[in-house]
Amino acid sequence: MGKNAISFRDVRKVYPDGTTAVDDLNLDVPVGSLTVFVGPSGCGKTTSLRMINRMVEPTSGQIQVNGQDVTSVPEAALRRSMGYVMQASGLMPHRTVLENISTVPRLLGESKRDSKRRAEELLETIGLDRSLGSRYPAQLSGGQQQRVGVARALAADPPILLMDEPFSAVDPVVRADLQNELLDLKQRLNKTIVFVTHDMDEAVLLGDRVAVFATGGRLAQYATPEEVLREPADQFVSDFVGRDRGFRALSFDSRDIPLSGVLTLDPQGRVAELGTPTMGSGGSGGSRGSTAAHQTGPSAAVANGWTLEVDAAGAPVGWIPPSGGEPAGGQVTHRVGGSLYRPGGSLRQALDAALSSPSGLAVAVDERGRLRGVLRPQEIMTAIEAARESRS
Ligand SMILES: Nc1ncnc2c1ncn2[C@@H]1O[C@H](COP(=O)(O)OP(=O)(O)OP(=O)(O)O)[C@@H](O)[C@H]1O
Repeated sequence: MGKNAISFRDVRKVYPDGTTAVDDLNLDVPVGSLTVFVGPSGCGKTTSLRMINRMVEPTSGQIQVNGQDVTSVPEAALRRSMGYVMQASGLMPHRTVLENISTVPRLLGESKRDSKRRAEELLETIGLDRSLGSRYPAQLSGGQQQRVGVARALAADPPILLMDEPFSAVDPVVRADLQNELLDLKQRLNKTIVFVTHDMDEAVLLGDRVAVFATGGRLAQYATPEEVLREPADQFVSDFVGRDRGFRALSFDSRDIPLSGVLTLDPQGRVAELGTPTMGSGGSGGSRGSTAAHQTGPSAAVANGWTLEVDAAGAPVGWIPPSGGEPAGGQVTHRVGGSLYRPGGSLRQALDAALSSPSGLAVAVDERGRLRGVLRPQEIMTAIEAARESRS
């Protein structure tokens, strides 16, 4: 990483009524990182975030963006270089989705046609169908509105994204989806992201680094999520992280665990091995194997003879138990339930998928629900152990 996108130098913010919102903040946000500001309500997270784009001015100290004092950059240029996403999506109710997304590019002089085309592309980038572009915000679900809020923030292609509790108003399932999407986006778009939340699990899942803010606007710890969990800097952090901080390690994301292959049976009755060993974040999860039956490579052995039936699109349908050495000899007896996971998701989701699966294997799918490979619970534990060792 090396360079810093954002630096706080001895920053204080005292509001006119005498409230000290931020107290002597020193912190560097590396270029391309996702840094999470986390802490209980009222400890200065939002104030700190808003000082970056000068929605709030510090009382003293300096904030630098790419090494430049933000007060020396014209406000309009500064804001243009940063997308801003807030808790309520903040969409304009009387403008369509496409118009909302195109607002900033239009203000910057982009033609109507170009900005519309880009807005449509952005809809896809954030996982929404283009057909939603002509709707009004009230015609979208809360989760969809938040996605549009993210698309709007990305519209001018800013190198920095500021996100203030963007997912806190949606239900937990949608929230998990949005979190996965953000991790994907981060990989693809290489932005510097500052993300505010009061949820430690969210901070652990998303953050490359986590800044834990304490009451009175004090920065209590700034470290990787692993370090914060393993060695809380003080009593405040320890209390905030909670007693069950061992379990919080399950909030780490699972994308680096290598997936294994598994025997599949497609609707034409062909048996293949899908998912040659591959890293969780890579491509399409391995090649679709040849159609030769009984192709039992070493990785297929992880399934202990269980075969996964898939539909024509490659989405898992159900498990067929082993039957006398004939991998695909049986019928689906266990339909694949809701407990699948996406490799960008948390270790908790992966572990849940494994423990709830009749074969004992977690089934990993891509964003379209197609099979990418499988994972054993032991591999999840090994990943947690490896993360611990590499950082101790
Ligand atoms: N405009 C304001 N005038 C006076 N005090 C303010 C103002 N905005 C925020 N504060 C106070 O400053 C402190 C920090 O507020 P801030 O919104 O930055 O905290 P936060 O950690 O983001 O909280 P939350 O999670 O509830 O959003 C709080 O005590 C708050 O009441």
